Amino acid sequence: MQHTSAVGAGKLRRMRRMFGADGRGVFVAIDHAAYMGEGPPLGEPMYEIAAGRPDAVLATWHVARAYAGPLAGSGLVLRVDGGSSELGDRAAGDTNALLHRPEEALTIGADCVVVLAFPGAPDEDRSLTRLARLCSECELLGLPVMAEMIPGGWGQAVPWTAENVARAARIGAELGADIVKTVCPGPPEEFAEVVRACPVPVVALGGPKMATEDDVVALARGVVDAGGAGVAFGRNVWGSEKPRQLVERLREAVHGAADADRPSSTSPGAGR
Ligand SMILES: O=C[C@H](O)COP(=O)(O)O
Repeated sequence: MQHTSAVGAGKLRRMRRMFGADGRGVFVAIDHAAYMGEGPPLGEPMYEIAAGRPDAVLATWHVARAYAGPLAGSGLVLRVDGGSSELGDRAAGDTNALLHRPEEALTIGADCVVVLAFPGAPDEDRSLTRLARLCSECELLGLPVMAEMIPGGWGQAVPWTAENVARAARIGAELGADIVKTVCPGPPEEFAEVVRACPVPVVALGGPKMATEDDVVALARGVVDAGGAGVAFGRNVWGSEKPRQLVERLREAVHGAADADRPSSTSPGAGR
């Protein structure tokens, strides 16, 4: 029998909780309000998202705690960086800090932690160092890390070509990330170059709201067809009038029809 270390087993279990047996995942990002705009409405929309049974959610501390019941059927990727908001000067560069320690993330039941990193930005050393430090701390706890790799920062100081996104993804993996979340550089076929360059699962972020929900689903399908491990969409999901149905459609696009037909196991709990 082959033995795995305890932390190795911990990582494996947590990865499986997020990605399932086919190695793919539908992640819904509901972590915006702490740092980016108004963010997802609280209350009923959260229950709606949960009812769609995303494989995992990206959440802030508040959302993870207040909606622990409804979201218990989905993996939890806790946003652990921040400390700057749109009310301040976000254009100043990387003003993020580490808000929650890995041990604290474990207490709230996180399966993974996520931080942003900006390779190619003038102050890239800050976010890359933060990512690497976090990865080595989490390694000791068996807690996976998701690196959100944004080449050049949100202002695209480095153009988001397939080559640059691929290099950013590779950098995230080299620094120890277990999952990379990054932009889809152009048509979804180009995501294949990113996947080829990156030795860990890569999921595509969604960005601003698209014209139709068919476009959102088509992007998800294109990303997995290109070898991506799935999607981490935020505004396009919680900005939908019917987030539950959209999550179900995304699950079908990412995992196939058999998964989408599975009966819901999510039961409502506390949270507001
Ligand atoms: O975690 C938050 C995301 O980076 C933003 O998600 P979104 O671009 O799909 O709204």
